[in-house]
Amino acid sequence: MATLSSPSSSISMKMHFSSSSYIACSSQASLISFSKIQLFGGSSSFNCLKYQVGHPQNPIFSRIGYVGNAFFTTKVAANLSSSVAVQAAMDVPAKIIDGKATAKDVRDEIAAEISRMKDAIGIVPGLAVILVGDRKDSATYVRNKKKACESVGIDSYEVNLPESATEEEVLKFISDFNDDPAVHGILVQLPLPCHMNEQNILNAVSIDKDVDGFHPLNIGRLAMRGREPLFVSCTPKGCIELLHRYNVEIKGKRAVVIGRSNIVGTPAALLLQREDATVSTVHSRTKNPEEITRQADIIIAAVGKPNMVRGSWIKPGAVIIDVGINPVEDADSPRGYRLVGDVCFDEASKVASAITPVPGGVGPMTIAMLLSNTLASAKRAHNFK
Ligand SMILES: Nc1nc2c(c(=O)[nH]1)N[C@@H](CN(C=O)c1ccc(C(=O)N[C@@H](CCC(=O)O)C(=O)O)cc1)CN2
Repeated sequence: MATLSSPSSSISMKMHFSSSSYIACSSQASLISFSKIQLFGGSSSFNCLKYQVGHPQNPIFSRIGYVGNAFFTTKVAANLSSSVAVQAAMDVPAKIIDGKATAKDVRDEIAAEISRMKDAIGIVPGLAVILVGDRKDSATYVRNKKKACESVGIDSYEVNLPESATEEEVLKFISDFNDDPAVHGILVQLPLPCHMNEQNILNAVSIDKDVDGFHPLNIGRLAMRGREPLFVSCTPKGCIELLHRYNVEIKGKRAVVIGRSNIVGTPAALLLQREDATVSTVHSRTKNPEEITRQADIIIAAVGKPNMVRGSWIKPGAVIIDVGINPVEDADSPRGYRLVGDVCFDEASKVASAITPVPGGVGPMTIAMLLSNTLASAKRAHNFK
């Protein structure tokens, strides 16, 4: 048993720790870093208590408990006496936010809705996909999108153009799909070859069929209060969908988005803001990215740098959505590489309360959201509720 008292409030918790292993916090104690502890106090049980004790000469503000929904904050290092013993043996690993399973649930729901629409009005949603060049990864994503369409009952139309194709050729296909009533969604797989102007091409997609949500009008509306985009880009939408489906409260929380790309970082920050989070964006010119990230209750990492976000960047109990899908060499893997996220999973999962894995996190949700946008587009086009 130990008693911890907060100097800034009348909070005092009697703690019975759930294991027998103790770490003594003497005045010499340097650090108990981000330990997650299960504990029971009085008649209540506490999901977890996680905290960090700095050196007494350099006290650190730390979270001293996750008690129900409340956080109790105190200057732990300055107030723990040498007699306080803390048990930190029972680490609770972060909950895995399973994007693969969630994407399957979403696909099942979409399939049911498509079948309802087909039965009612005889309309099947259609998605056109344009792939230019011969990047292997892009070809795989397009193949997976086609398969996903088949699995839910969306008709897909594919155009494959060689690397040497001209911008005009791509624009002509877009224009034809814009005019085709069987096509409710159009996407141009990115990245495009360097000789093409991505902006010109994305601007040419009709805003009503912009299921990727990359058209500047859709992004502009997303940024405006009181305006609604017709579509939200799939990866950021998938991130928010995961938070919703795992009952992560967003309203009033501090969120940090790492990365500011047009496709993920910027729309993710705008979406979080629309959900009433207080949002900061960390980017390549940010001073002290660790410090800013450490304040976040929710982190969305979308920088494309393997394992950039370390355990020490994360506030205990934070929820992490890792968008990065980075190949790193791995001689033991049949492909010669394996995929890792932007967040160092091993470290982060010891600190966070929930985290998406890579692979199997946000990636599958990107395609599920594309299907969802295509269905929404077809429903809107045919005024089907
Ligand atoms: N027009 C678009 N281009 C691109 C987009 C996009 O949303 N629209 N996003 C990415 C690529 N992408 C979809 O196009 C995509 C990337 C990754 C995954 C995915 O499921 N990844 C798996 C791992 C796959 C593997 O093993 O290789 C995972 O994370 O579990 C889906 C879609 C850029 N271009």
